[in-house]
Amino acid sequence: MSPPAPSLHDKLNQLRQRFIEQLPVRLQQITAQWQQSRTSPEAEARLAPELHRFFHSLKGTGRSLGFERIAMLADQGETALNNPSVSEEVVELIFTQLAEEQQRLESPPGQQKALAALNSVEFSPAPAQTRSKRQRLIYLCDDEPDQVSQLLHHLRCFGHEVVHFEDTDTFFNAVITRRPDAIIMDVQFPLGHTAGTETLTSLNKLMGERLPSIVLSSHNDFHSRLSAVRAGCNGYFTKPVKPLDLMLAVDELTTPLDDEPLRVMVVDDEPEVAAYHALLLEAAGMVVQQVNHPAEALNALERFSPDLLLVDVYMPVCSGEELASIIRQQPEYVGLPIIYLSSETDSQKQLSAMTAGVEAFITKPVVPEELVSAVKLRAERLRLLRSLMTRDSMTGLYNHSSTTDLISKALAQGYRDNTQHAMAMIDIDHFKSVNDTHGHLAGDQVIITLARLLKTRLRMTDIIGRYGGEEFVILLKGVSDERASELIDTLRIDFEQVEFHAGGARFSCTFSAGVSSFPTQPSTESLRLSADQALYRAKHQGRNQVVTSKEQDDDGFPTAHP
Ligand SMILES: Nc1nc2c(ncn2[C@@H]2O[C@H](COP(=O)(O)OP(=O)(O)OP(=O)(O)O)[C@@H](O)[C@H]2O)c(=O)[nH]1
Repeated sequence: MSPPAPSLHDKLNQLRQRFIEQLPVRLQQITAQWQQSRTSPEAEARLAPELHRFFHSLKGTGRSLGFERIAMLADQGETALNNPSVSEEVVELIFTQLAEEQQRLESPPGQQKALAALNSVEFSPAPAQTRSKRQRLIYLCDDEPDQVSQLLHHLRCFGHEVVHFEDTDTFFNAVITRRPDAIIMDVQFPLGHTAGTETLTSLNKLMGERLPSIVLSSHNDFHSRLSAVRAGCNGYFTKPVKPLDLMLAVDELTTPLDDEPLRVMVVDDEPEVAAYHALLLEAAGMVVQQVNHPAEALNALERFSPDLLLVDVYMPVCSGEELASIIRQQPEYVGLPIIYLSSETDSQKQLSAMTAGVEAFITKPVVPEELVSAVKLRAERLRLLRSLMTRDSMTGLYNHSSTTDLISKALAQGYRDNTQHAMAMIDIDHFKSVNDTHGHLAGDQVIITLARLLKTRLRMTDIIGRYGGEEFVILLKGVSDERASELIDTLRIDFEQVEFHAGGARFSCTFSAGVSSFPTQPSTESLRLSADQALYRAKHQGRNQVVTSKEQDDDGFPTAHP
């Protein structure tokens, strides 16, 4: 069995121990430089910046890692160097005191004390990520068989794992054993006419949280709705329920804003401080890249593509303000949120630093929860803005231009990794007549439903875009065109079984698809053309089918699947 992963507490402790272990060498080096700086006015001028930097960074690291006495002595050292009237003996005394403190920290009681101080920065672990995939675990508790089979069919068609319960007791035990992503609950059972909502109320109390739930009820009156709200329900449907509407509501309830963890780049010339801040952010579920030399920041930005930059203000090669200005000069990073980290408490200086277009200023030593929430708030805002620019507002899929960009990038990567990909172009059949017969709103519902079906059933890594009105483009990564064709065909079969409602009418829709393959088709444009030709063939052959571009028949037309 593999050993348990180290906790935040353990990691921080390792960081602090490394700092204490490295301190004697650092003190030795700086004491030698100090003595050298005493030999002549030239040596003093040459070594002054180095000495300043030592005390400044020792102060910052000491504070961040909770070594208060080290930080205080370093602060005194910095002040002494800035004041010519302070005697050499004072600075030498500070070096001695620093060495004594280092020895004390290395002793067992000192280490124990340091460990105890660490408890103050431990915070509750991030909730376990239960929704790494788009497919959800849904519990449906309903004892009316004719309702249930339709609902089960639609929910499963969208790739969800659905477990059905006929009575509230079995359901109750199942929730405690395995927590679902969403609950669909009938209100009335033989046990009582509000047994469903009562069960939800008890479960929420027991679990200490509101489980995402939707209630199905035969009553549409105010009091029934009020009791559902009081039971903590997120949705309320009156019977008979339209399965598709319920499915969309479940999807809404269980879809997080963004599945990807936030990405943060930390630029700090002090490796221990960068590592400390990285640990705090990683413990909150973010992905962090550390950069210790400002000169490397631009390359790292391009490679890592962060949602936010956390920059130390005082760095030897260039200041945080200078680095922010360099970054802001590049159009692609104009909107990138930057947060300064510094031990500067003077609000006037903070304000002037903010003029470089920086989002916020956090004072070191940071309060862990404050750092995490400041980063989260700003990074999520950028994500939202980015998504408004790259996503289609109706379906949430990538829009035309970002689909093309993402596919081109994936193909470039495909060349480097020598991997194959497949492209599918999907077009809803006779869509004009759906609009003409059932109205534009019903048409929109069909588009949204197909988008949801693609999102829940395909992998997170696949690129899914709405290319035009009722046309979708997908890049299925790392699969052959045969495999892609099989996959799209299962979606086709499920999609034609979805029942739509408009006014009093019920109807269903189909789609046709064309599939092409990379690297047989080497570019985004040739892939698209080839998939488009296959799609044309699918339409020509009678629609509601998937055609690959690989095999050409005698007319030069691609062959239909299967
Ligand atoms: N409701 C709705 N309709 C749209 C949207 N975008 C495009 N359309 C309609 O989609 C229809 C597309 O029709 P056509 O391209 O003629 O093709 P079709 O009727 O789907 O027929 P085939 O593709 O040949 O099976 C047009 O009537 C467009 O107005 C949209 O966002 N919502």
